[in-house]
Order: sequence, then C-alpha cells, then structure tokens
Amino acid sequence: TCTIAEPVQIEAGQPVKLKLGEQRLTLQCNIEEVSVLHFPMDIVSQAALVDETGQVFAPLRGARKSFVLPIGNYTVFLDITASRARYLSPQVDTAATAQFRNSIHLIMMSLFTGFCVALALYVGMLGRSIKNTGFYAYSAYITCAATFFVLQEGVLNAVLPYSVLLNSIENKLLFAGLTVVTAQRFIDRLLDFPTLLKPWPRNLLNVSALGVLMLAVVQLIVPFTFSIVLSQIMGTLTLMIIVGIILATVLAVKQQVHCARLVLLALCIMFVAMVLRVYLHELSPFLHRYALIIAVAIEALILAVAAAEKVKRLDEDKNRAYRRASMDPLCPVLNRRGWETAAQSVLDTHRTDGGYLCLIFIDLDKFKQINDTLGHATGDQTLAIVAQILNHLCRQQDLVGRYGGDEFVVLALCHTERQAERLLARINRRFSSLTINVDTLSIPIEASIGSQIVKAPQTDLAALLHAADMAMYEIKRTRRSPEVSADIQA
Ligand SMILES: Nc1nc2c(ncn2[C@@H]2O[C@H](COP(=O)(O)OP(=O)(O)OP(=O)(O)O)[C@@H](O)[C@H]2O)c(=O)[nH]1
Repeated sequence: TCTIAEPVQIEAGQPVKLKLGEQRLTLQCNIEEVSVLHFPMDIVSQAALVDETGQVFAPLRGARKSFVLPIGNYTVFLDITASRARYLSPQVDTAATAQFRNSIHLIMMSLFTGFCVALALYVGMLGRSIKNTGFYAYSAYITCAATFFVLQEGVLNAVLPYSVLLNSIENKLLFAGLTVVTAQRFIDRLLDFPTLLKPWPRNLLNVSALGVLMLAVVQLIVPFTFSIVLSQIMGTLTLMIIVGIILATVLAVKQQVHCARLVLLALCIMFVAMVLRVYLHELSPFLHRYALIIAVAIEALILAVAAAEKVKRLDEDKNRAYRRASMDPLCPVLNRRGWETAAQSVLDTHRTDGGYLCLIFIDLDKFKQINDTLGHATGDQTLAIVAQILNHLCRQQDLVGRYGGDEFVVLALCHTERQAERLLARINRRFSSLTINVDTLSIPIEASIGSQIVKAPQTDLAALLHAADMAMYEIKRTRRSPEVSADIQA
C-alpha cells in the first residue's frame, strides 16, 4: 500500500488538488511486491521522485510518468511542477498490472491513431476526386483531433521521454483550437450553413471558431498566468460553439438537409460520452479512460460516412446537370454539343489506346413529308422512336446523338475492323426495312447512311464528320428517285 501523507492524508489513487508551480507530495509506502507509481503528464510539466537520502528514482519510459517502487517500508517525495491548479491521481500498481495497462494503452491509442489517419486520407481523397476542398477540412479536423489525443495521452513519451514540446499544455491547447476551427469549417460546408443559417448566426460561429484559434495561438506566447486565463476563455467559447453547432444541426434535420441526421447522431455520441465519462469510473475504469477516444473514433466514422454520402449526392447532381445540358430535349440521345464533347474524348482515347473508330451519319429520307402529311407531333414521335432504335442497335459505350433535324450520328470505338463493320451492317440492315408505329399509324422509314471506319489517330472531329456526311450524301444521291414514294398507311 501507499498513502499520500502530505499535503493531504489520502490513499494513492485518490485525487490530490495541485497548486500552480512547484510543490512536494510526501508518500508513505509499504510495498510488498515491486510496484510502479504512475500518473498522467497532462497538467504536470516536471516530476521527480526522491527518497529521504535525496536519491533520485529513475523514471520508466511510457505514456504516463512512472517510477519503480522497490519492496520495503519507506517515505518518498514526489517533486512536481504543475501547469494548472487541478486534481492529480498518482496511482500505485504492481509492476505486472502497470505493464499490462501500459500495453493496453498503447494498443488503444495505436488503433485510434491508425483509424483516424485512414479516415482522414479516405475523405481527403474523396474531396480531391470531386475537386471540393471543403472535404479537406474533415481531414484537417480528424488529424488535429488525433494529434490532440496523442499528445494528451502522452503516447509519444514512450519514444521521446521528457520532451517539453510534447507535454506542454499550451501545445495541446493549440491542437484543441485547431480541432475546433476545422470541425466548424467542415460541418459548415457539409450541412451548407451559408444557405441554412441567417448571416448573423453563421458569422457568429465563424468568428467564435477563429477566436478560439487566435486564443490558442496567443496563449503559446504570453506569460504563463495570462495563458491560464486565455485557456479558460477558450474553453467557454468552445462550449458555446458546440452548442451553436448542435442547434444549427437540429435546424438542418428539421429542414431535411442531406446528412444532417448523421451529423446530429455523431454530435450526440460525443456529447453523451463527454457527460457520461465522469460517471463511468465506478462502472468500468476501462470505459472511464477510453470512452472519449472511442466516441471520437465513432464520430469520425459517422462523419466520414456523411462526407461520402455528400460526395455521392454532389456527384449525382453534377451528372444530372451534365446530362440535362447534353441530352436532346426530344430524343433519348445526346444533343449536338453533348455528342461533340463526348466524341472528342473518344478520339483522345483512340489516340492513346488504338483500335478502330466507326463514325456513322444517318439522315432520314423524305422526313419533311411525314411532317407535312401526318403533322409535326407525329414527326416528333417518329424522331424519338428512331433514336430509341439506334440506342438498341449500339452498345452502351457507343455515342448516339441527334446532330440536327432528322440527322443522327453514332461514334463507336471498336477493337477490330470487323466489329466496326458489324455495327454498321446492323444499322444498315435495320433501316433497310423499317416501319415504325406511331399511335395507329404504320410509318415506313428510310434513311441514307454514310460512314467512316478509320484506324489512324484522329485529331479533327469536324473533318471526320465531314467525310461521313459526304459519304451519306453520295448514298442519298444514288437512292433519290424522282417520285415521292413514302407509303404511309393509316
Ligand atoms: N417533327 C419535327 N420535324 C423536324 C424537327 N427538326 C427538323 N424537322 C424537319 O425535318 C425536315 C428535315 O429536312 P430535310 O432533311 O432537308 O428533308 P427531308 O424531307 O428529310 O429530305 P431528304 O433528307 O433530302 O430526304 C424539315 O422539314 C424540318 O422541318 C423536329 O424536331 N421535329
């Protein structure tokens, strides 16, 4: 057993209120098995254990400050420099228990850090794929939060013991400030606060987050007593931001903003973990110690899922807008602009990958007559059905477009010349005896079809089109007969 005799008489493991600066705790030890005295370094900047003769105990390497207590009945003095006037609970465990706890701690923290790094990279790459920098805020947020917990939990003390940089409370607060500002930025983008909130509450959140960051930077450089006051203001401001973000998220859920429910769930988990942590001590020391880290990991995962959902939604919106702009309003094929843009990229692929380009130009014969005799509406339906037929004749990857009036174009990239010829033959065959049904009418359709099948790389789409167009006109000229022969039956 080990008791603290001064400044207060309590059992080791119970919290002792430290005062700011240097102080000495006296420990009365009656050790029957080699043990370890250990405590976290979050509010302690210096610590040394000395015996009554003034001999210094060498510390062990680990996340927490640790000293081996040999067997015997003796008094030792713990000389501590505290950077905050808070409670510290120096614990005494048998060497085996202390080592086990240290291993568990390193496993938990390694899992947590690895998980955070993987999520930060995943969401960062998602953001990059759609060129949306808002998602980098998630990566920055998770990285800062992970760094804060790694410093707070003293993980790096195992490799860089006694480093002032790693254990300074001011440096930890800098990462806490960065975590707040990046989290606020990310949720602002994810839930679209600019459109959700009125300018003043959004500006208040932005300014408060920047204020926290500013305080986190200033407290690094001002004298010690000032930095304590600044860190207290930081804490209050952070609490206000958390409440503000939760309220804004509730509003987003009410307005059915995409992903808002997931964000609210993540925030609730964090909030509950923060509150419950205080009461978990009796239930499970493990949960008391790691509840917040587990909650942060779950929160990070839920927010990553929300980010992925948002990326999917943005991508779908973009595709929909692109399709709207590039599809023909009448026929289920590309319009001229959309077809030309897509055709240009097929030409580029052909230049790098090789193969055969097959460009087919289709102009319906005597289409004017259908309009004139059956009406424009029937003409429209005829064009839409012809486009559907072309879609069925082509493969998924072929580009079918309406080039103008009653002209259609097809561009296919084929592996072999035979494949290109087969596609052309398929289209020729279908149009050689085509009758389509519009309402109760059977309308025979004829078309002049010109084509170009080329192996050589092409840079000039217009030239290729012109060649296919010329071939089509040549065919039209030979097919054209003086008498009008459309045989339209009711
Ligand atoms: N119903 C309908 N008709 C259209 C549309 N766009 C163009 N047209 C008509 O399609 C016809 C195309 O003209 P041409 O290709 O010169 O006429 P054609 O009768 O097919 O003559 P040939 O091609 O020489 O056989 C014109 O009468 C246009 O009014 C459309 O969106 N809907």
